[in-house]
Amino acid sequence: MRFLDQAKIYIRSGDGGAGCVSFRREKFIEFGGPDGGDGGRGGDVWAECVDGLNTLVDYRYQQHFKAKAGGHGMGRQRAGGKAADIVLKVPVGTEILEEDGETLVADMTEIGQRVLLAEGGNGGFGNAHFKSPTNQAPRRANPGLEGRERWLWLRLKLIADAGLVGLPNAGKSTFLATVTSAKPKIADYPFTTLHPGLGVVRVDTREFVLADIPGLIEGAHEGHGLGDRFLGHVERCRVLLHLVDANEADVGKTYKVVRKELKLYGNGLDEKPEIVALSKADTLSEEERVEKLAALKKAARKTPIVLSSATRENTDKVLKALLRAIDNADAELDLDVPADKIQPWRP
Ligand SMILES: Nc1nc2c(ncn2[C@@H]2O[C@H](COP(=O)(O)OP(=O)(O)OP(=O)(O)O)[C@@H](O)[C@H]2O)c(=O)[nH]1
Ligand SMILES: [Mg+2]
Repeated sequence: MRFLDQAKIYIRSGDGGAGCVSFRREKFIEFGGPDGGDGGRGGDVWAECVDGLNTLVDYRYQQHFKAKAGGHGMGRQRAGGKAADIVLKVPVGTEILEEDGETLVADMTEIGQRVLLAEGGNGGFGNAHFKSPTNQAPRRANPGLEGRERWLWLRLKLIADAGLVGLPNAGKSTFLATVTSAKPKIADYPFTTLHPGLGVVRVDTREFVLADIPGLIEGAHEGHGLGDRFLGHVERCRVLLHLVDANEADVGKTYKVVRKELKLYGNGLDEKPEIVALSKADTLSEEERVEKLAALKKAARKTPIVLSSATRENTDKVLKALLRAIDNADAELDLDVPADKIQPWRP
C-alpha cells in the first residue's frame, strides 16, 4: 500500500446563472410587465471530513474540481436552478492549505466537519427585479457573478497505531514487509523510503496499523535529509518502534541522534511510548550481541529487543510489545473523560 501524504488540487465554484429579460405575453393583456426570472446560484465547493478514509490517494487520479454554473433565469418569473455543490471527501487529519503551502485554510479534525472552500457565484437578477414606478418596462438584467477559483494543498499527517523510527537504512521497511503484507521498497542505501507507508499487522485475533516512516537524520527537525515533514507523521502515531541497526559502530550514539530529533521537533514526540529494538541481529556474533545490547540498553535506559527481520528472530515479540503499548496508550486516553461526565467529588 503506497501512502500519499499530499496533493495539490484546483477547485472552481460555479458561476451564477444570468438573470432574464422577458415580458409577460398573454391574450387580452396589452402591456404585460417584466417577468424575467433570476439566475440560479453556481455550485459551491466544500471539503468534508469522512470516516473510513486513510489516504489522499484519490486526489492522485483527479486534481480538478469544477462545480457547474447556475441555471439562467427564464420568462414567467422562473428562476434558474441552483447548481449542485461539489463535496471533496478527506480523511481525518487533513490540513487544507493555500497554494503557498503554508497558510492554513482549514484543519479537518472531526468526522462530519465541513468547510466551504469556494462559494458559488450568485445568480443575476432578472428584469422583474428592476421594475420601478418610473421604469415599468426595464430591459435590464444582471449576469450572474463568477465563481471563484483557487489552488489548494491537501496534506495528511499519517494516523497509525505504531510508527517505525530510526536512521536511514536501519531496516524499517524490511520490518514492515516482514510483518505485514505491505511491499515497501527496500535497498541497501539510505533514504530508500521517500513516502510513509502503512501496513496492517495481525497478532492473534488483533490488528493494528504500522507506519513505515522515512529515515531521520541529525538536523531532521530543521529540514535536513528528507526534512521535518515526516516528523509530522510521527505525531500521529500512538507508539513508536525505534530500530537501531546493530551494524552501527556506536549503537548508543545512534539511538540518541534519533531521540534528539524527536525531542527538538517538539509536539510531544519524545513522550510517546517507545519500544527499542536492535535490528539486523543476525549479522552479529555472540560476543557482539552481548556488547551491542549492553550499549543500547545503557543509552535507552530500557531493555531493547534483539531483532532480525531476516531470520524473524523476535519479530513476534516486538509485535506483542507494540500491541501492549498501544493498549496502554488507549487506556490512558480513556482517562480523558469529558468534564460533564465526571462525578462531582463529595467529602
Ligand atoms: N541481515 C539483515 N539485513 C537486513 C535486515 N533488515 C534489513 N536489512 C537490510 O538493510 C538494508 C536497509 O533496509 P531497509 O528496510 O530499506 O531500511 P530502512 O530503514 O527502511 O531505510 P530508509 O528507507 O532509507 O530509511 C537492506 O539492504 C535490507 O536488506 C535484517 O534483519 N538482517
Ligand atoms: Mg525504508
